[in-house]
Amino acid sequence: MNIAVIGGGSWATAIVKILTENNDYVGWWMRDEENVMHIKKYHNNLKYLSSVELATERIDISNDLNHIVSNADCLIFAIPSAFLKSALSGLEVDIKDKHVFSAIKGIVPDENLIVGEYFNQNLGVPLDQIGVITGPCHAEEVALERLSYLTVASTNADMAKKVAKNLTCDYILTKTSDDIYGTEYAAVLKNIYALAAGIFHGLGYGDNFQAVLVSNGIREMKKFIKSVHPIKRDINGSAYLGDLLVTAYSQFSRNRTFGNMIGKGYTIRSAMLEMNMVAEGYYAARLIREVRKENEVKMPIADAVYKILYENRNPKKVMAKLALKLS
Ligand SMILES: NC(=O)C1=CN([C@@H]2O[C@H](COP(=O)(O)OP(=O)(O)OC[C@H]3O[C@@H](n4cnc5c(N)ncnc54)[C@H](O)[C@@H]3O)[C@@H](O)[C@H]2O)C=CC1
Ligand SMILES: O=C(CO)COP(=O)(O)O
Repeated sequence: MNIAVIGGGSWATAIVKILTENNDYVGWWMRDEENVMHIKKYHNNLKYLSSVELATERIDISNDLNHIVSNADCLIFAIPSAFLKSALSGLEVDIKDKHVFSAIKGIVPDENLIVGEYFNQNLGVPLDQIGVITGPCHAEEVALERLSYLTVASTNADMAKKVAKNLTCDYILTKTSDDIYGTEYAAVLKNIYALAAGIFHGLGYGDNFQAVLVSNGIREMKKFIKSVHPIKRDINGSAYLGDLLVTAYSQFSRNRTFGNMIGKGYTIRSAMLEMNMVAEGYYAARLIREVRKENEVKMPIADAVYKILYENRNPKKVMAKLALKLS
């Protein structure tokens, strides 16, 4: 099975590193031609995880999407959700017979679909060829080869096992799941809650309160996921609670960092400029409201984050009000 990774950021770079531990061929698409040349020459991604020495003799790297997609049986998408559609606009190859795994933790703008649904409904990829790669795992820790777990979800158990096997190495252990909706929504929501954790931290709230926030966050997540896809799942599993915990607490979290800046008084624009990376929770806070219109679930934490980011409301006042509602 030829696997290709689509995206040029930190997570794509980390996944390529992992895949080269097991595979003699890894396809890799990124849009920036200059960076492609740099990686071929210097064996590292200048802009993201530049300390990682990439086994370029095993990587077919190109900014020609159709070339990379044509040569692959299985595609792993690791582009921020906001740029997925623009990246796919150059795609001429039919992908209906490919396996498509999303490592993206966001909702596709304008469509209000999670990534798997988008590939299924808009690109005709059958549901049993769709999968999710998720779990508590920061690219920066992959770069350091610190032990991490990934969950590979697909309704096709054989395919989940195959992809999981390809991702397993000395520093990556894997689990499989059939919960393609629940794992994707959990990955979207935990970014919003981590952003809330960052805002509270920036406002000066301490660890005692953060624990209450995270405890409320997992319950809010559970209610929402149950409303959109009510199957039996253990919300305390590492793809759900585990990912919320690492994103809310880790020094590497983009969402927590972004929220922290907002709590400290940065404008949204200046917080974005300060980061060379994307905080998916910013987009998710808006898009989850659209998805939610059909589901009447109460989500006070997500609502508070939305008010701060999109209604220009005062973070101190909004979060003080939210803090009194938690239990
Ligand atoms: N970084 C991590 O540790 C993890 C990230 N993810 C997810 O992976 C996805 C990708 O995130 P990262 O790799 O962290 O992103 P990143 O923030 O490291 O990189 C940003 C990427 O977006 C591209 N980009 C920036 N502006 C663009 C534009 N206007 N048009 C098209 N592309 C543009 C950049 O070239 C770069 O490839 C996200 O959904 C994220 O939630 C999931 C697990 C871990
Ligand atoms: O999903 C992640 C870790 O599992 C990455 O979270 P951040 O985007 O907040 O860094």
